[in-house]
Amino acid sequence: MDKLLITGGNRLNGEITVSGAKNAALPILCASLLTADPISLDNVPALKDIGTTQRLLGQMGVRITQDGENSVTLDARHVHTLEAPYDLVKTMRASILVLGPLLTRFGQARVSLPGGCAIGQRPVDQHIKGLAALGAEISIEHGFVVAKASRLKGAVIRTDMVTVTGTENLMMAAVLAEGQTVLENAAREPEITDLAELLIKMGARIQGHGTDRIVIDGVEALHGARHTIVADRIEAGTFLCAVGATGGEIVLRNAAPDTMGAILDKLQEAGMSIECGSDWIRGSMNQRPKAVGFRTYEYPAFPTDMQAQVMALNTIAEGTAVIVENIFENRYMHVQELGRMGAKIDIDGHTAVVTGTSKLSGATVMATDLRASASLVIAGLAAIGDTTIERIYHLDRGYERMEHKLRSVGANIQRIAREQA
Ligand SMILES: CC(=O)N[C@H]1[C@@H](OP(=O)(O)OP(=O)(O)OC[C@H]2O[C@@H](n3ccc(=O)[nH]c3=O)[C@H](O)[C@@H]2O)O[C@H](CO)[C@@H](O)[C@@H]1O
Ligand SMILES: C=C(OP(=O)(O)O)C(=O)O
Repeated sequence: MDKLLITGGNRLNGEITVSGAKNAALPILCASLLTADPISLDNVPALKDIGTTQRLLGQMGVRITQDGENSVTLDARHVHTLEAPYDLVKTMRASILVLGPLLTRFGQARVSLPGGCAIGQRPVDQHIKGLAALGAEISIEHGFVVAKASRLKGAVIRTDMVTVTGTENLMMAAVLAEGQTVLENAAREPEITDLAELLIKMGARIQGHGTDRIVIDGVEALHGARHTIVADRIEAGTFLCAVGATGGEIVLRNAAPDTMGAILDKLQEAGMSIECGSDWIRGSMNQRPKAVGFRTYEYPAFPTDMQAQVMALNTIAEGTAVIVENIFENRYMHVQELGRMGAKIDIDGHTAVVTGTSKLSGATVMATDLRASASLVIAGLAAIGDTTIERIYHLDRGYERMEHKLRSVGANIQRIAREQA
């Protein structure tokens, strides 16, 4: 397994281009199943999860052409397999997103219950409840969600909690249903808006995306479209945390600062000076960070996917920060590893109390999930001495060439490939 070797202490200075958002690209790739016409996508991040999704779709019969490093065309004219097997689905939560499209276009689907980051139980009961409300016959059999329907019928669906992929799955199912579907208590994440924008280009009739009430009027068929994936707000936030921890100044290009309000507010509170244009962000840090507490909630509040990275920043801050993780019950796996580097963090249930220390010291640590890995990178960049991060395959699920991007702004970071490791 690859490792990352970081020698901490370098200030970061320079420019980084932000990639397309993983969490927008994954549902959008699955949306290609909704039409027999080609869907062309630009700004698709080169990530392990994207490769896994493409393999999954390819196995179903979707023809995929790589048009460039970050551009791809998907043609789902000849889909022959309406199943998502365990071996592909086990590593990736987002694979559940083939369920809605397969069911609504082909009338059946068999999808293994998904895996993904081990950050909590992550059931898919709301996806199932919503599809059942649209008229699907749906059951769990031998670890698979098995669904059948003739044509889905529009309904009012109110999910018990706000769910991102749940909203996406139901929105995709509803676009080809007969009549009107209203999704109440819908998630408002920018990645949902991006998916809705693609679906509208394909001929879907959707209103209210970006709010908690999405209204979808079903159509008979969708057609091809071209779409550019929105910038990854979590990747951008991660790089800003890195410069917050090391000091220096970076400019992020191809960013979407309008999707990052809560993240940028917190970093400013931590002492970072931030300037933004429509698609760029300049972040500079010339002081020790100040401790910043926060609570994770659904968008537009502070995202759970940035919790670990801002916690890493807090470990070297002046003062004490109280963090509350409200979305996932087991998303503090990085705490123990940060502790190996000298961080002082106490956990009580959903609450973490971080007491800043003036210096972390490099250590060998283990990445346990995607954003936990990112937090260890940030800590390693700020620490004294060498840090080795093991099991970075988690990082590769969600960050495109992270070590190259960080090296380009002055970080001392290198990948030790499996054969050398
Ligand atoms: C691929 C993708 O976009 N992943 C993101 C998505 O995950 P994901 O869509 O899996 O997260 P959800 O928004 O669905 O989960 C929110 C909460 O609802 C619970 N829940 C969800 C669905 C359900 O049927 N039943 C249920 O109980 C979950 O366990 C969790 O506690 O949103 C999360 C919350 O912003 C992010 O951390 C993930 O990066
Ligand atoms: C938790 C995440 O991903 P996933 O939902 O794909 O596991 C994430 O992107 O931080």
